[in-house]
Amino acid sequence: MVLGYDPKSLSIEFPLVEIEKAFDEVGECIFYRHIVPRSVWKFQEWLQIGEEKKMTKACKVFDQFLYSCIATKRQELNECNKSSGDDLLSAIMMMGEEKGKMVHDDKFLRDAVFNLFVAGRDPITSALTWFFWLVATHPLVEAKILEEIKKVFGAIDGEKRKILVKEDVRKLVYLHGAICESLRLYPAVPIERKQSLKCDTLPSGHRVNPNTIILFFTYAMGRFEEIWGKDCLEFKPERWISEKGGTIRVPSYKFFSFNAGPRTCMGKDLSFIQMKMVASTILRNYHIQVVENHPTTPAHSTVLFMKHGLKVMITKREF
Ligand code: HEM
Repeated sequence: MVLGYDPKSLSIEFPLVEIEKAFDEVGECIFYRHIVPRSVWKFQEWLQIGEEKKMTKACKVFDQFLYSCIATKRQELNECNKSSGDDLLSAIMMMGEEKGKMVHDDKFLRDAVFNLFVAGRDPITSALTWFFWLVATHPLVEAKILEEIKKVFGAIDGEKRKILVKEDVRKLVYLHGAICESLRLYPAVPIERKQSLKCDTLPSGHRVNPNTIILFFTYAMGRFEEIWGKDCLEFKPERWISEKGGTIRVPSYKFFSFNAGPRTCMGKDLSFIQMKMVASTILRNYHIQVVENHPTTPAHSTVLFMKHGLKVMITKREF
């Protein structure tokens, strides 16, 4: 989606993809920087030891990969009369085009693509993992999702469409509720960090000094009884559905999983479309059963991964 490049990481042999590994290592190092004093990681960075050595190496691998993708894409776009690809890199390159010339330099494109990679890859992975786990462990929810999917797929006149498209998934109100509910309990970004540039007063009345780091816990906010009611710990997609059967719009300062205000996630709508397409296609075709006694604890990370992944058995469903 970002680069128009498939690393084949989902091949049946689950190959170790070097750039995926490098990207994971960058994530680990960023988390490390949040838990040790700044002076410690800065010193390690200077000496090039420990996590910081890993960070430098991983960034190099990742940069080499990104620059080679940019070069290939540039060539493709020049050769194909500027109409190649519906990926985000092509879109950014074309946006920066003036009088037939691409104006964005490689460094700009590298930064833009890196940003989209950081923002877009892991949150979707995390969100879908917790979602499938919750659905697999709540058979009533699974049954309701299937009923809805059946209705929507059934309505596609005689067409044997295998994957629901953007317009179809908008009709999946219950699935939308289940995904919101899953993101409320397991927000992909469990901790948010902000830092004040100058003296300020928060809406709560607290004064903050310049350079104060403020951390807030979306994971906890999604589970506050004062905000979500007595059943705050239950997985209830119905919470998001109005009496008339439509989606209840919840203010983003309450449902904080995509951040709120000027720095709201730019991929929010895209994420819902993507997650609903993936979820409806998989659930329509397969029944998912979590492997017995498989531990499902969150990992210590900037993104809420499952520490041991999610081990499941899948069986083909006859629809
Ligand atoms: C379930 C999926 C996703 C979740 C839960 C999510 C959540 C978030 C959150 C919480 C932030 C704010 C981070 C911060 O300021 O500390 C954010 C920012 C952002 N997200 Fe997402 N995200 C998701 C998917 C995506 C996707 C697929 C894209 C694009 C391909 C994307 C693009 C962005 C961008 C560009 C920002 C930075 C916005 C800014 O700072 O102005 N996100 N996201």
